[in-house]
Amino acid sequence: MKYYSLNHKAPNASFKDAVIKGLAPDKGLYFPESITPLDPEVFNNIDNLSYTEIAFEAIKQFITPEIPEVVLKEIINETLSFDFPVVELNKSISTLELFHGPTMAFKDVGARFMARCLGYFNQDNDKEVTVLVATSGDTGGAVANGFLGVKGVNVVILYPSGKVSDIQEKQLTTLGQNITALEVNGTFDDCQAMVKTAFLDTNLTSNMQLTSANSINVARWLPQLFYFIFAYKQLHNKYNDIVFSVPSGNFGNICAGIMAQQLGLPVKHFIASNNQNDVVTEYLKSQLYNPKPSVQTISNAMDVGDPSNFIRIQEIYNNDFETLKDNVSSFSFSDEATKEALLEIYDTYNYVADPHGAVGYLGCKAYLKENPNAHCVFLETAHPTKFLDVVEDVIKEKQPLPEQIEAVMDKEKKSVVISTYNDLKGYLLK
Ligand SMILES: Cc1ncc(COP(=O)(O)O)c(C=O)c1O
Ligand SMILES: N[C@@H](CCOP(=O)(O)O)C(=O)O
Repeated sequence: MKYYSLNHKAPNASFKDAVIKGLAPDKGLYFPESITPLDPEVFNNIDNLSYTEIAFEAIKQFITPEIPEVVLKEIINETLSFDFPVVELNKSISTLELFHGPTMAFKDVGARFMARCLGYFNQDNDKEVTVLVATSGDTGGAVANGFLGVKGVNVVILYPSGKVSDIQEKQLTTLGQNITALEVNGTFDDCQAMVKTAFLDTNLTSNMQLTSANSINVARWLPQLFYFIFAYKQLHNKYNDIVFSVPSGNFGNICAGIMAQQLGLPVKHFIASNNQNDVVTEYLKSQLYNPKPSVQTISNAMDVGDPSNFIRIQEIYNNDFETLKDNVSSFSFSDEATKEALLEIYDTYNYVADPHGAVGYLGCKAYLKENPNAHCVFLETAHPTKFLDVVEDVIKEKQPLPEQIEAVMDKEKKSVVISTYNDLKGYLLK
């Protein structure tokens, strides 16, 4: 499969080049040249397929032959070593739990998949690769965990100081070895802008091989399309008209869901559920796309003011506003409403959600008001104990800590504080 740059000013790239470069030389995101719908039998026969078989069928056109089928199957088997259960709250709303991986956030799948692809491409290469990642909370921990000890790969994580939860910070600052955390005096958008600038800085790129493990990298982004097919497998015998409410920040996850729909997955509609970082909600109302500085919220991993992947969604819909509006709705919710939703979910369904999932739940409720016959699945994108302060404060109940979280609680934070792009550059060239 070839990938083209969405800025259309760079040569097409192979999957390997797209993974190793991360971002195209013209600063555009890579996008697959074609998307071929799967054989309808994959969906008709889904009850008889395992998750790994589904994942292989869904992703192989984007990855093979550069990664041979047999290796791709191994990568998928190793990546998907945990569960993706759907929990039905009532006949209209379910949640898809994406937090059963090692760092208890949905990023684990993409990070583990990409680490293995890069490991495969790097096996005969003696040049080291530096993976740069900007995180608003969860990507950093998942990438740190997924890439820990991978030969020939150094990971540098940029995170906004004071704007991630305590547990998220532990997950991304305590592993050591080939992982370094840079604590940035700024917002997630500042971190993401520094990473993108680094890719264009020839002083850097002539000295080192840089790539990204954010969802701008196709190997991090594409495997996220599995989730939507896994949810369909669990619900299709019971419900028609399945819609997904995706708590959205950088819009990689919802965009992966839309890719699954392009592959033929019967999804009726997507809901981009936002906190107060509402660039896309506003765009769908006004057709004016106005990136703005991110604001800090209790669903911190979605505090993104200029979402990278929205351009991929526009590309899927041929940059046609009306088609986009027909397929995607977007709502934005305050922290107050999010807390009320956390409590409502707990009181009504005895289910403990996290603040991001609660935003997704609110998106379902808003959509169902106008579309009462749909079945809405909101994605539980992280485990509630990653946001212990908020969750315990709202539901007034102590939460037991899962072993993945216990394991990092007492570890010592190690980070390097930086403020400007030059600080980042200095660190990388050191
Ligand atoms: C817990 C959680 N929910 C939602 C999101 C938003 O996902 P995306 O950036 O793919 O829109 C993130 C971060 O990406 C996250 O960590
Ligand atoms: N919410 C993310 C922000 C980065 O998103 P990505 O999917 O592009 O890596 C985070 O938790 O870091």
